[in-house]
Amino acid sequence: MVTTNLFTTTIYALATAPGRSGVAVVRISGPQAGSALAALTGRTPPAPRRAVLTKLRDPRTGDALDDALVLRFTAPASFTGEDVVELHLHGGRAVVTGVIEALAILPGLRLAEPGEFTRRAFENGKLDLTEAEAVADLIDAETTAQRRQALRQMEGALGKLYDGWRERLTRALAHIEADIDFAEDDLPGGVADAVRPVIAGLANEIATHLDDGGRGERLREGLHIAIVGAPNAGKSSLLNALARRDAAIVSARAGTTRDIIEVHLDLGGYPVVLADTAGLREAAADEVEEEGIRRARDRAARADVKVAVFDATTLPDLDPATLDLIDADTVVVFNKTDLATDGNLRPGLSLIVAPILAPILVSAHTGAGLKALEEKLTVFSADRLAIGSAPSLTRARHRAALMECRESLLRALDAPLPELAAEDVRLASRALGRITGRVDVEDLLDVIFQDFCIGK
Ligand SMILES: Nc1nc2c(ncn2[C@@H]2O[C@H](COP(=O)(O)OP(=O)(O)OP(=O)(O)O)[C@@H](O)[C@H]2O)c(=O)[nH]1
Ligand SMILES: [K+]
Ligand SMILES: [Mg+2]
Repeated sequence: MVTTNLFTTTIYALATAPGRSGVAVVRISGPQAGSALAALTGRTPPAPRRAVLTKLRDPRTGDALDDALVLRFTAPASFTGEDVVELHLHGGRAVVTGVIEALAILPGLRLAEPGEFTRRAFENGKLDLTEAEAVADLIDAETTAQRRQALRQMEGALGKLYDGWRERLTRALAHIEADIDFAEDDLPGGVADAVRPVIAGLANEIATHLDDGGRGERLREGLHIAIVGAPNAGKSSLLNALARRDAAIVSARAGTTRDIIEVHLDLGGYPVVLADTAGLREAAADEVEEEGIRRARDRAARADVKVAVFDATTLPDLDPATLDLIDADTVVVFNKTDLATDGNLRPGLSLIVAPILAPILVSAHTGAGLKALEEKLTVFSADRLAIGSAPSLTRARHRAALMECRESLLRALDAPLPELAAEDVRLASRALGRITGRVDVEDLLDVIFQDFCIGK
């Protein structure tokens, strides 16, 4: 790990979203940050960590660019661990372009690559990899629950957990190695009794951590909910009503929807990807609808939660293809209650069906029952996404490393010789170290930081 300035280049980028805005922040990081600021202001840089209002000028022409609030941080006390300057500009396009162009001609400065500020923070030991990943998650967070998870990880909860496990393995390894060094001719077979519970205990803890139903990962991606049902049950109407916009085409013709239409919703703080699908029926009108139905079934099979929609006017008949898909992860909806008569609803509901299916009665047209449906879906989401007090696993990358770690630990327990056990514990420790970025991650960094956008 690098602890001092390894980078000779100084990078700069717009750190706020492009386009017109009240304030736009340009961030500069690297050894030339201070002199770049001096070149734009024509004076010595202000004291660190003190915001100063100052005129910025194009160093070539002396043209005024902006009256800006500038802020300077000196290495290592900055986000990247390098000298950093922040220019808080008026967020007009011409102002930002003028400043970026002025920086571009200064020697030793270049535009930052995506994620490069955060990558430098990692390389300079300001963040471990899980914290760097959490910076990206926090920037992408769209709901309260996502924000909470990202903040907790950014504050180091996950990194501390993994580093703590790694420390335990380091101590266990020292123990095994001491046994190897000091044993007389007769080595006891395998891992000594004193170390065995440590390794077995950690393998168990990792198993519990892995066995979380993928909540942390799903919370990052959003819970997948698929709306399924017979043609014309009102699936697209329901999607539009829940999304509060006309995302999907609605028509009286059966077989309108073919492609899957997705909308992103925030249900009580939980992120949800709600998908509208083609109506299920045997006799598709053409091969396009047939493909649509295939996709609908596929999506239903992969969804975390299904909303099964029935047309209440056809009750007590329930579409068998939709009934087939109902399981414990399904919310049942009887739609078009505005059209349904008592004659439809009463026999339909009093059939054994009602207590089992516990249908929610709605009308996509009048909005009746939609609140109850949203509440039910929120409960389903909370049940599948809520995170407990322990930090949760958030990425497939972490999951793969933890599985590898656990396998190595189990092998160590079965190893016939202490030397072999030691090697397995070493492998387990290295797998943990890769998660936080303590060991061999060079090849991983490009992949991880390319998810960031420029200026982050
Ligand atoms: N009165 C009434 N009509 C509805 C309601 N929901 C949907 N409709 C009508 O039912 C017809 C079908 O609605 P869609 O939303 O296209 O149904 P769908 O299930 O998406 O149909 P496909 O995509 O063809 O499978 C349209 O004419 C809608 O206006 C409702 O709650 N009340
Ligand atoms: K339709
Ligand atoms: Mg539709």
